[in-house]
Amino acid sequence: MALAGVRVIELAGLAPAPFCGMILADFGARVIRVDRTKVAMTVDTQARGKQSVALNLKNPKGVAVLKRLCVQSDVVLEPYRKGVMEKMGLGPEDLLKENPRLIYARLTGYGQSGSYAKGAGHDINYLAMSGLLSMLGRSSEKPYAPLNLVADFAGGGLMCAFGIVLALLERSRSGQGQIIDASMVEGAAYVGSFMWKSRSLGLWNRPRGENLLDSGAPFYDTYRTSDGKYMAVGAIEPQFYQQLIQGLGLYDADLPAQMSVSDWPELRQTFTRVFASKTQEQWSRVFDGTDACVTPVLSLDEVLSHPHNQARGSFFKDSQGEISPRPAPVLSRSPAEPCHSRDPFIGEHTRSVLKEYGFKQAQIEQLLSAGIAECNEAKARL
Ligand SMILES: C[C@H](CCC[C@@H](C)[C@H]1CC[C@H]2[C@@H]3[C@H](O)C[C@@H]4C[C@H](O)CC[C@]4(C)[C@H]3C[C@H](O)[C@]12C)C(=O)SCCNC(=O)CCNC(=O)[C@H](O)C(C)(C)COP(=O)(O)OP(=O)(O)OC[C@H]1O[C@@H](n2cnc3c(N)ncnc32)[C@H](O)[C@@H]1OP(=O)(O)O
Repeated sequence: MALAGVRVIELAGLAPAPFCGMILADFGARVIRVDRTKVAMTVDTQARGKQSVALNLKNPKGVAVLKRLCVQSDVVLEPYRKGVMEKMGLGPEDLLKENPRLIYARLTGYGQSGSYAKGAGHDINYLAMSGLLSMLGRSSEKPYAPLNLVADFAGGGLMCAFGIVLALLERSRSGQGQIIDASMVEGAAYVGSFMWKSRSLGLWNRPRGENLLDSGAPFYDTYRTSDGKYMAVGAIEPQFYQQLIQGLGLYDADLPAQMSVSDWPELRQTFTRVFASKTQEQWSRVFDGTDACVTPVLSLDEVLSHPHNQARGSFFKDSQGEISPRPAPVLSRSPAEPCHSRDPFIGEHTRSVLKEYGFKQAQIEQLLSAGIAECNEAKARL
């Protein structure tokens, strides 16, 4: 796999850093997540392919252990508020001094500088600060965050993984590590570059929810079918729009022009009425194989069995029967091979990892009996 041989220490976080670590693990990196001790259950649902070491970082000896892990690794990924790592003596200066090849990834909401740097926040706040949230939502409604996808995952976890891969690539030439300041505000904004750079086309001149791609246009929206499901319509170009009209059994001559914005409400009403006359499956049969750009809106459970997804193996079931998306993109020679077994228990690999990183058996037992480290191998065997 592409990242085989890369060792990553991921400090346990909420959602974006775990996703970043999972991407790296899916593509072959060895990812060791450092968890807290005395925690019954992990909230990391993005732990595929990772190992877990439990350390008490409130104890200087726990910090020393972590330092030793970082110094012998390629990447450290930290999801804390600005200053937390420095307070523990694990800031980039300390770690890079001992391991100049280390890539030190800091995944935060607001970045390492600026007046918000130390503030708490979540996806919705970062999205708001990126400018993008102001554009999301239906006409005459308040801004609406699309789950926590944009800042946490696209602008956060994914962008940070991209930064790590870039830094690894650069290190292969320079031999040097570096610090990655991954701000979710900036990552989200960067993902949304199109919104800024397409303003010159007049794409966003109208209020929120009344433009071509923000559910303003009737040919770029979702429609309810007679069985309570939905179809997604993205028939922008005239030649594709014609196929939409044809599939719906409508006639161009009876309809207003596609780009007549003032007629969009009327056109939407017509589409709404027609889509409500058949089931999702019936509409899929009408539009499959055409260029009308009409697809069923599938649920998370339905994606696995859709023939197209099935043919590509786009989703898979792990050993627990849980459905997940296959890692993307697909590399022809060294594709990702996602781990199919269950996620690690907290501290499941403490002993084995510490041993591998050069700790003597007696040292490990001491750390465990003092509660500085915690091992849950037994739980894993049950
Ligand atoms: C919208 C998303 C988040 C969605 C996540 C949800 C899925 C989950 C969020 C809450 C969960 C629920 C909750 O936990 C309650 C239940 C728990 C139960 O077990 C399960 C069910 C729950 C209902 C549970 C269910 C779900 O899991 C949840 C609903 C996001 O937007 S995520 C993005 C958040 N932002 C960032 O990541 C940006 C960077 N980080 C930060 O800004 C801050 O870390 C943050 C997130 C604001 C948190 O601030 P906080 O004050 O809590 O921490 P920090 O200042 O960063 O400091 C960390 C301190 O922890 C110490 N520490 C770290 N590791 C260890 C260790 N191994 N041992 C000891 N101590 C450790 C560290 O030293 C710091 O200590 P100090 O504060 O003393 O310096």
